[in-house]
Amino acid sequence: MTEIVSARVIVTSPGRNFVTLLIETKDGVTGIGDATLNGRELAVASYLEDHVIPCLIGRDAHRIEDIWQYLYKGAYWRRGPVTMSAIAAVDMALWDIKGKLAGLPVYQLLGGASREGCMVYGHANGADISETIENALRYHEQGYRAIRLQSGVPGLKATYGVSKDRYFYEPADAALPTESLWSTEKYLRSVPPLFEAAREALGWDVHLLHDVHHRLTPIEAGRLGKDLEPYRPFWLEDATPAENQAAFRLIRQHTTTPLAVGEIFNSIWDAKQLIEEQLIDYIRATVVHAGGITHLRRIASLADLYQVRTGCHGATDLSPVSMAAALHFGISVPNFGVQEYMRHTEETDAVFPHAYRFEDGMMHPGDKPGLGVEIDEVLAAKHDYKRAYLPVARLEDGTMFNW
Ligand SMILES: O=C(O)[C@@H](O)[C@@H](O)[C@H](O)[C@H](O)CO
Ligand SMILES: [Mg+2]
Repeated sequence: MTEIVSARVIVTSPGRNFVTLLIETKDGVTGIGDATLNGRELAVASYLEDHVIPCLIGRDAHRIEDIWQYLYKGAYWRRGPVTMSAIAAVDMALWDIKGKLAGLPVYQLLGGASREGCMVYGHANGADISETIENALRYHEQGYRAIRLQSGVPGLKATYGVSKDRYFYEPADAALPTESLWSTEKYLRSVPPLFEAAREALGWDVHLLHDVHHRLTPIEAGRLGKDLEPYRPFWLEDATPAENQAAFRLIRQHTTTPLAVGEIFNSIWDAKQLIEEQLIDYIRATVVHAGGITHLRRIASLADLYQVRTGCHGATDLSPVSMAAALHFGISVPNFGVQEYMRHTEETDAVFPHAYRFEDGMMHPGDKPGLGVEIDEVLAAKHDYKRAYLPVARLEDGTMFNW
């Protein structure tokens, strides 16, 4: 029995907000978990402090599955991003404790390495095609084997995925949501030339990805998928909102372009039909929003039955704690596809010292016992929480749309 004696939440904002959970045991071992939900951070902090932590004290930290089930079934109100991010933070912390007590990196507890490293993709973006390609060439020179392309859309002032700073992308940018305008027609005209220019400049030995970010209808997504087929994209992400999982049947009827979805999913139920009907090729559910390592393994196992691979979300609003946990998960699962890696800033990395490393287009979690990531509480205390919202999007006629 390794008794949990205390747990606490740290909210810190080294350039952007992060919510971190620390669980302490009687043996003096502390586990760390990420609980960050971009734009709704304090809801998860309160869910942990006010509703979860009181139930953890006195429990055996080794009982990861039992605690997971207790927090999931015991909440009565199941699922949802706040609940599942809180459960995820507890889950990550308990795996971290188990690894530290065993003297093993978490991936060794998950069955060991299934590959030498996790292929990652970087985020090339630019105000226009030439700036995006220039940025993509830089990622290619750094050894990235997979690069996401997001470019400004002629005629639109701003669009998803294009940042002021080419290397760091932080969409949560204001104390109240900034509003941007969207035009599907202008966007659909802009993507094929982007991919044509990218293949011209980068050749065929690099994977090219694109994130639609929930902005097309199924038939529009089918059209874009078909338009991009000559350029062999690695995937088209979030091609259409996925509440209606059956909608992806229509996309599949029109294109062979691989589809990725799921960064906003928080449980296996959000993806069950998509996976069982092979309506997608990559599942993007992530360790922090989909219930932690324990639940993400369930999703990956279901996906493996249907030849769906993992392609986990890894934007900068997932802290280095999540990146570490994602790499322990990614290096061990049999059906790994790719891991998103939007580099954190040096300011963030200083608050979260970690063992994971980038080499030759791949990442490895390192071999420190547990997750191999910590939080520098003195530094963390210097960065106060600052409310920040993700933007919202409207059509040019003012209709509220998907950002
Ligand atoms: O694929 C991605 O990384 C994006 O969809 C994210 O940047 C997403 O917009 C943010 O994580 C939202 O907080
Ligand atoms: Mg995305």
